[in-house]
Amino acid sequence: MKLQDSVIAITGGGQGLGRAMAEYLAAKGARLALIDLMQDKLDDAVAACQQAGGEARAYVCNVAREEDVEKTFAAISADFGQLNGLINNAGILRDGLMVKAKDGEITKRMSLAEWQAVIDVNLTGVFLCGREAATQMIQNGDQGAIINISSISRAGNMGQSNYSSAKAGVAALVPVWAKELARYNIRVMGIAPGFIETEMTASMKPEALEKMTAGIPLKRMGKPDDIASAAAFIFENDYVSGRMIEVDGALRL
Ligand SMILES: NC(=O)C1=CN([C@@H]2O[C@H](COP(=O)(O)OP(=O)(O)OC[C@H]3O[C@@H](n4cnc5c(N)ncnc54)[C@H](O)[C@@H]3O)[C@@H](O)[C@H]2O)C=CC1
Ligand SMILES: CC(C)c1ccc(C(=O)O)c(O)c1O
Repeated sequence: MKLQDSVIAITGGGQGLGRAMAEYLAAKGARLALIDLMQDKLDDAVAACQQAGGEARAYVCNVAREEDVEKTFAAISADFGQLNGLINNAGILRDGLMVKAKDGEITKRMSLAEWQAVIDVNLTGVFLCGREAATQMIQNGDQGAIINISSISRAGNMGQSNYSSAKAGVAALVPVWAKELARYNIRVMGIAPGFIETEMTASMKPEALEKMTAGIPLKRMGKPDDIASAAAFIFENDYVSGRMIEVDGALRL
């Protein structure tokens, strides 16, 4: 698939990796539909895509709400007249041990609300956006690709019962959807990033960053463009489908 003039929706496109991928793809001529919770973040991201030479529109939508997602993807299809891609990127963290004890006394437990919030956004949100994107693509007769952003945490990371479960779930959806959607000329891939430089990591103490980086075989954190170039490769290579690409500097949890 050529990126030039392709219409690609990105959830969580207002900041971080979502915005970085949007700017990267905009520079290659893609037309972006950016989905996020806050209008102001989206406005900045749209302006950055335009600055990069591409076209972009903003859609305020909570990916965990079925009605929002249905309306948003119908609007994207109507506004652009086509849909060729989706990056399921929106995600949240609510880390904590499932059960923590000191001297035999339980001191903390992951609440059902912490579990459910992450499952709702990181897993149900991916299902809803994938379903609605595929629906629009099939109805329009558009070929394209869906990319689920997972994480190396999908292998099981301490303190991330909720997050690891959701990220394993979105990775499991990749071969399922690849098999189901191949007949419509829609490919499905996943990317599992390792530690990537974002606003969050930029605010970490240098000692903590050094410790984190020391454990990565390539001895550096990933850059947002390392993820964006993997997404561009997936869109442009018409014979990749049903697989995960690990972009983690060889770090395995
Ligand atoms: N930053 C990293 O090192 C890594 C990130 N990832 C994954 O990459 C993705 C992006 O991560 P970052 O850019 O670091 O996160 P971030 O927190 O900087 O950005 C996430 C974006 O998603 C949006 N969002 C959150 N909940 C939403 C909802 N219900 N509906 C619509 N939008 C919503 C937020 O408003 C935000 O703009 C996430 O799925 C994350 O799990 C995976 C591995 C490593
Ligand atoms: C533990 C993994 C690599 C990780 C680290 C940081 C974030 C983040 O800041 O959003 C993640 O989403 C992760 O999956």
